[in-house]
Amino acid sequence: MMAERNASMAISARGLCRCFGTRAAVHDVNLELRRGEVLGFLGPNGAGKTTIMRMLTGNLTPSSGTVEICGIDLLGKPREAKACIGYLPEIPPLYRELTVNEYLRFAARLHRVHSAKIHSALAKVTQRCGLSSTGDRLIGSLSKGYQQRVGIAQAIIHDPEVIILDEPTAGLDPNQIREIRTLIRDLAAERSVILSTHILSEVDNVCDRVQIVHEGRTVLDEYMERLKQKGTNLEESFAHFTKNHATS
Ligand SMILES: Nc1ncnc2c1ncn2[C@@H]1O[C@H](COP(=O)(O)OP(=O)(O)OP(=O)(O)O)[C@@H](O)[C@H]1O
Repeated sequence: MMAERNASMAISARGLCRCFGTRAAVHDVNLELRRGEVLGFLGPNGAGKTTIMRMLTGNLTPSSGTVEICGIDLLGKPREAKACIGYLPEIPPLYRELTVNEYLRFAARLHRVHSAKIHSALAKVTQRCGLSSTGDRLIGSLSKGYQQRVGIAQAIIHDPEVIILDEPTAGLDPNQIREIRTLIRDLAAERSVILSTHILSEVDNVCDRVQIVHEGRTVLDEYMERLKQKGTNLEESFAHFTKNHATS
């Protein structure tokens, strides 16, 4: 019964803790992402969002706690679990001296896309991310908005069911933000998404549910619909739940 319930979850993380030295950066966090859902993941700087996302994507081992991706135990079967997840870190892992296509072919191999399928995977993501005419450009010569598209393309090249985007619109101009937001909304139509952002209107526009962390703990986990029904303003909730903000 339990396994069945978890398989219906894109992500199910329980009791996540992470210490750095003697300091607990993340303390007993639960996170559930239902299939098809878009979760806005918020918190002040230093709250622990990136640390949690790194644990959810298998890039950082939890001090304790469990993570299941589409019902697969991430620590027990990392290869299978990671095949279901795509991750855009806060600083996209781009190689500026490669062309877009070279880099995405490399990313496909890292994600263990079968060599016979790399060509079609590349065609699909470049089309999806609006990169069809920039395949031969050096990544270093692209605008920040286009570099972010490449970052998103590498996160979905293996066609994962779940994607985690860490501040995908940070540092972009308003037009680029709109374009990336449209892309995220398109992706969200067919995948489960965690979107970390400091832009609250982005959460209002794109997300089904919001989870706020503060000082390594969850302080709010609620459906956007419920917040709207209650007439709750997200900005005020954020301020209320993250009072006494004092992190390094
Ligand atoms: N590798 C590390 N070694 C020591 N401390 C760390 C390490 N990584 C993160 N921390 C600490 O853990 C806490 C949480 O950091 P984290 O980067 O997860 O926060 P965040 O919510 O993602 O912040 P931001 O919004 O600024 O990205 C911070 O106090 C940070 O200094």
